[in-house]
Amino acid sequence: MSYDKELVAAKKAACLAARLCQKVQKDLLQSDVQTKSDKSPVTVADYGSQALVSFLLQKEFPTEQFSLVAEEDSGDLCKDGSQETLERITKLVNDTLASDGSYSVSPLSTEDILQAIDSGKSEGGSQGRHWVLDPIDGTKGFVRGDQYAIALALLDEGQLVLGVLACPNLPFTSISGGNPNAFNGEVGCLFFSEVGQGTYMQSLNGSSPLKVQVTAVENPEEASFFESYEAAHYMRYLTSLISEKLGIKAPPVRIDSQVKYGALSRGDGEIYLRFPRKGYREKIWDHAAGCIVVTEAGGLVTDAAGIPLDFSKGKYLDVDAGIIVTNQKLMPLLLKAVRESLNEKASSL
Ligand SMILES: Nc1ncnc2c1ncn2[C@@H]1O[C@H](COP(=O)(O)O)[C@@H](OP(=O)(O)O)[C@H]1O
Ligand SMILES: [Mg+2]
Ligand SMILES: [Mg+2]
Ligand SMILES: [Mg+2]
Repeated sequence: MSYDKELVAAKKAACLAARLCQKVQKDLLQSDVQTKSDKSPVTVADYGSQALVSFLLQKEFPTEQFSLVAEEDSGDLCKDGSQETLERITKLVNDTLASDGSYSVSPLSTEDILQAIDSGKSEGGSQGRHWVLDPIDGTKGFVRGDQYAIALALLDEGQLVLGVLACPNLPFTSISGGNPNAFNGEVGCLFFSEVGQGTYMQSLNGSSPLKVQVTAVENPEEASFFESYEAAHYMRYLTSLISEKLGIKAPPVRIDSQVKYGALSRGDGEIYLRFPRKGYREKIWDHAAGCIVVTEAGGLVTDAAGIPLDFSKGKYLDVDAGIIVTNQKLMPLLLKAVRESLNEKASSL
């Protein structure tokens, strides 16, 4: 089955959402950041991006039943004192739609925006089609002025069938050995994949797509690895133990968001380690687009036990201990290092 039409729509929606986010990041003010009840920051751009993507997908596929599993909801925007923020989001979405010009729609109202955001409340699952959206992945990176991604994927009967990752601050050329946040050249990449068709990257400004591949590095001593920028998101002693066991020489490359998956898919590094603290439950929108982008580029994404991620169980991923990503050659060695490190950790407790 072809998902070409869906892919075109997903790319368009992610590009426009990236445009909205870039505008907000440019003139980001402290007052643009709200705190959600789970204490993660949410900016007008998270809501704006979600509203825009949700609205555009519904407009592109008006006759299909629409199901979207997305990170944000309008709860906090409906509280007293949020009217100004809601109006700001509404204007941002309308300005972005108008700047594109290909959608002749009358301006959306604040009600339309709330509705578009809340169309993302689906629970997903193993039947039918579900869009999966993280409107800004890496909100903390976004607020800092660093890396973030707009991550959109499609599940069909529980399988990932397409993924799009817009990475507005990722340099177009390789970041291997450098700091992705301090770069002078062109930035802004769009990764996209359709099941069975490979992964491609183009610039967010619309250059022609290039096919990308994970690296063929077999020797861990020549490998480098990615992990979160935010120390609170993972157990650093565990990732350094794993990399030590593997004999990795290069220091870790710390970047926010699913940009890590994009960078790995084009060969900027070989390994991504994600070991959250105990009790943290991974959500599908934090991995869906990144997972298909890496898999279609020839890589593997599994949990710490080597089992592929299952996106069909609703909005959570039930993973064993952590998520690991690498090329096919390195996976057996990585799994061994992970197993040994987890055993050592368990016996030291
Ligand atoms: N304590 C925690 N442990 C692991 N992940 C966490 C976390 N708190 C938040 N996250 C998730 O980590 C994501 C960012 O990943 P990374 O660490 O790779 O930058 C966040 O996505 P959002 O920014 O979309 O909320 C959020 O879902
Ligand atoms: Mg969040
Ligand atoms: Mg996220
Ligand atoms: Mg997010």
